[in-house]
Amino acid sequence: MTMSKSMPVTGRNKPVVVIKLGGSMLEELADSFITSIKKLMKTRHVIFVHGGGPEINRMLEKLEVKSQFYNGQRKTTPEVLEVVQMVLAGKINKWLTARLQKNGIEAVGLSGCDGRLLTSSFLDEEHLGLVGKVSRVNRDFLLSLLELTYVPVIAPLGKTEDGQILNINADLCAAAVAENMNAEQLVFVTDVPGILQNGTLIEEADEQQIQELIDDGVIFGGMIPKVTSSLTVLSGQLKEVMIVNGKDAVFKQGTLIGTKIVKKKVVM
Ligand SMILES: Nc1ncnc2c1ncn2[C@@H]1O[C@H](COP(=O)(O)OP(=O)(O)O)[C@@H](O)[C@H]1O
Ligand SMILES: CC(=O)N[C@@H](CCC(=O)OP(=O)(O)O)C(=O)O
Repeated sequence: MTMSKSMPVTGRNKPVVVIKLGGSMLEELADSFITSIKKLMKTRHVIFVHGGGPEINRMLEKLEVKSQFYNGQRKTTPEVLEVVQMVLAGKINKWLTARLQKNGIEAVGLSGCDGRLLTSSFLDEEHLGLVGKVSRVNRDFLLSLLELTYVPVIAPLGKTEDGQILNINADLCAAAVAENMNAEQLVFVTDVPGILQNGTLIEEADEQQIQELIDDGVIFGGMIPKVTSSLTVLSGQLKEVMIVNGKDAVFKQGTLIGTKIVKKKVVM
């Protein structure tokens, strides 16, 4: 069968874009942003991964469960994991799915535990407890959903081969999904317009520049897992990582506005 020009691109043919929605901006997620994504979905398959750090903090506080961070990741005891699961896979995943559906996106909320979506292993059990890293993504499961024109919305939880549920940093989770799905693009949506230096947006940054910005303390905290995981996945198939602000429409004439991360800048 030959494809007519007017035929929509469907099934496995469309390139995949992974969009990570940070917990920092979920409450302020703009309708204009969702509209931009809907436009993108005409030519791309979109997979969402979401965070929820601030909401987990609020719930832990409410329930008077203490938690600490080690190297930017939450030390996860069995008691903390219960709250993480409740907030990520329960509250936020369902809220986001409903919000996307309200805007006409056929979202399907999942956690990495469902359908063996994200098989994981312990990241650093000694220091972090029940925290994981993604070792395998169930590609066929995601591709089947995409083929049926559903939009996966993934909460960053994984499961070990022997069934232990693990908490996964959402940035690292999104990067792993992008890498394993051979995504064309990974987009981190957060509460700032991109990487800022003295209040000015850096439009493009490469590995060397990013290392300098980390060493100088310009890039710190929650921006670190975004840039480091970007550089890891950019070594593979993925061509482009963007960091953008979700409080507004992020496309201008079809191009994303924010910081573009590249492995190495092309010198003209
Ligand atoms: N150079 C930088 N430019 C912009 N933001 C930065 C920079 N370095 C650190 N940050 C911090 O990173 C935060 C975004 O990361 P994080 O709070 O983890 O958000 P998210 O929940 O979206 O992942 C920003 O709000 C800002 O405080
Ligand atoms: C291991 C680890 O740190 N997991 C994170 C998962 C949520 C997350 O990463 O949310 P943001 O994207 O909003 O930061 C946590 O427990 O907070």
